[in-house]
Amino acid sequence: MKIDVHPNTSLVVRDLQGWYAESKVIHGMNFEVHEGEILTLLGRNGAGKTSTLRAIMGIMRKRTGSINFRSEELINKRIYEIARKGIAYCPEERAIFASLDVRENLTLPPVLQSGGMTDAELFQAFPNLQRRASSRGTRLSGGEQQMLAIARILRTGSRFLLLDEPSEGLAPVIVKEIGELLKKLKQRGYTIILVEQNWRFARSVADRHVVVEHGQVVDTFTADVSNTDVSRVQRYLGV
Ligand SMILES: Nc1ncnc2c1ncn2[C@@H]1O[C@H](COP(=O)(O)OP(=O)(O)OP(=O)(O)O)[C@@H](O)[C@H]1O
Repeated sequence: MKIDVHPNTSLVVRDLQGWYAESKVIHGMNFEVHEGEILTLLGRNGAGKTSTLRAIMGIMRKRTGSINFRSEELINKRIYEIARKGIAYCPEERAIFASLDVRENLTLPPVLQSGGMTDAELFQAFPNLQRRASSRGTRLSGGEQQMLAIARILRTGSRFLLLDEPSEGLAPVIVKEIGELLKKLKQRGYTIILVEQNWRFARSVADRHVVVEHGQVVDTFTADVSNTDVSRVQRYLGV
């Protein structure tokens, strides 16, 4: 099959199928991500958005099809090999270690590529984290935990980020801050796949949106969605 892609394409997903044990949850996903863009995967609960990120990262082991990243096939690669290619995953549950402090949480993952942000740069970008550097994970607010989870992957040098619902459960003012952060990362050349159910937030940051239903892509929108398209998106999301 000839794959016709945008010249600036970073990641191409073709006919991706994925399983948890015997249960198939990804049923032939097709989409691509361009270098330097923010792409959202939108969809209702259980649509298969998180599973798609987990399949790209190699956390979901049983998967078939093609995940081509900068001309390299990842479908048979293991999680540590995929991480070394420069892809990082920030899970919905944030995975902050409760008994470690902010600095320890930040420095736990290894630096995998050159060009990652230094501790000083990170503390400058996230002043809250600097103020709370010695606080344990359990003492952080939801917003601080989310910032820490993102800061932690920026330190590794990865420049292709998979972010699972960073806005979830956070106050609007913090969601706005996260939106500003994502825009800054985009300006610095990062490429981001964002899983979201918060359409307002997704719309404020992303270049394109892919709608997922039953483990498949059912529609795609660009950032300049028309009013008709907005009502279509809202129908998909049931809002
Ligand atoms: N660890 C797992 N084992 C078995 N089935 C799972 C597992 N995680 C998710 N699923 C199932 O896979 C399907 C897709 O779930 P997924 O979490 O990818 O959806 P989602 O679109 O990210 O929704 P949500 O926002 O609710 O997480 C659902 O039917 C879900 O029940």
